[in-house]
Amino acid sequence: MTVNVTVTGAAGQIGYALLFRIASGQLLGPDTPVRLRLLEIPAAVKAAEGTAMELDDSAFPLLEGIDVTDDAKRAFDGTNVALLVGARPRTKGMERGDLLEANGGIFKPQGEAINSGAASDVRVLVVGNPANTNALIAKSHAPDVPAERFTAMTRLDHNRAIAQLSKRLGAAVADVKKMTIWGNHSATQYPDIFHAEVGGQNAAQAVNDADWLRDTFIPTVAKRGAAIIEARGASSAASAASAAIDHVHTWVHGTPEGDWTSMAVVSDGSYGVPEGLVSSFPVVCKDGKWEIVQGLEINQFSRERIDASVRELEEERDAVRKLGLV
Ligand SMILES: NC(=O)c1ccc[n+]([C@@H]2O[C@H](COP(=O)([O-])OP(=O)(O)OC[C@H]3O[C@@H](n4cnc5c(N)ncnc54)[C@H](O)[C@@H]3O)[C@@H](O)[C@H]2O)c1
Ligand SMILES: O=C(O)C[C@H](O)C(=O)O
Repeated sequence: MTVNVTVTGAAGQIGYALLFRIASGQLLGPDTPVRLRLLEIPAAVKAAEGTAMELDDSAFPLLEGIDVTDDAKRAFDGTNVALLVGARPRTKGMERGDLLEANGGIFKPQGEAINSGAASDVRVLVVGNPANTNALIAKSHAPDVPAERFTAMTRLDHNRAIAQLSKRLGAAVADVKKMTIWGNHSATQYPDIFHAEVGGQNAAQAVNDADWLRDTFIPTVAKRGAAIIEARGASSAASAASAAIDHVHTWVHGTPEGDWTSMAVVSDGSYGVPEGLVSSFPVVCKDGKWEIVQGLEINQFSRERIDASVRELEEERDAVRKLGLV
């Protein structure tokens, strides 16, 4: 059956890297036809139409149709997979509160449109920053959609952590399993290698270097977004699109046996993360559903870092609460 996939911010740089991969079947698999709904602000609709022309020109066998619109209701009507990429970037002089308010103006109506029109099996991935709190806002305005359908992206951080660890150990990325990103998709995130495995060996033991872990690995992963902006003059786009593909593909098709992934999901209170916050956890996916991996032992080093990132999420939640957005 054809799956309706909505992409917001479709004319942006992530959109440009993402849409062709969705249309080629990499999001949902080689047997699933897709219909794309591209949502943009009025000023960028023409550019999105240009991308739609290019999608046509690619003659993707799985692509059954493309709609371009600036109307959220139309974009989310009957949608099965909603990729919320478009967001208001922080501009000069903007405080964190201003940023949260501006994004509330985007994610509140989009949550409402998902609530009223999306398909009953809708799955939502928020990529647009601040991703966790934008997901919280959208979820808060979709009371009829099960909360577990709202997720935010930390898969890029997860992939970055795997890449850094594999380089350090001279191992193949495919040999790194059970990486975890905890908390917020921000510089406070905590990439945790204490449960990770490399070629079957515990990763923290294989590294055996507390200084590298604390002073190099964690800051490199957590500040990678800023390093990409510094190097490229623009934020990560192709790697972010790739991670979005990975996130949804894993959610729908499952995590491989003996591995897990990282997703920011609505907390059920696991690991002391307050219920209702959208925070990153180790999760396994099976039969189209995710579940937080339970029973991991959290050492003091990890506990402090998880708590710091969760505190930031609480502050963001309190700020959007004050604005009446959740
Ligand atoms: N979670 C992550 O790991 C991660 C990684 C990289 C980037 N990001 C974030 O993803 C977002 C998009 O990045 P980008 O590089 O594609 O930005 P971009 O500026 O190139 O594109 C964003 C697009 O969103 C559109 N847009 C703005 N408001 C909209 C609305 N209300 N409805 C629909 N479209 C709207 C804009 O017109 C623009 O075309 C940013 O917030 C960025 O910070 C997140
Ligand atoms: O857009 C950004 O600020 C950075 C982005 O979230 C990233 O992690 O690359």
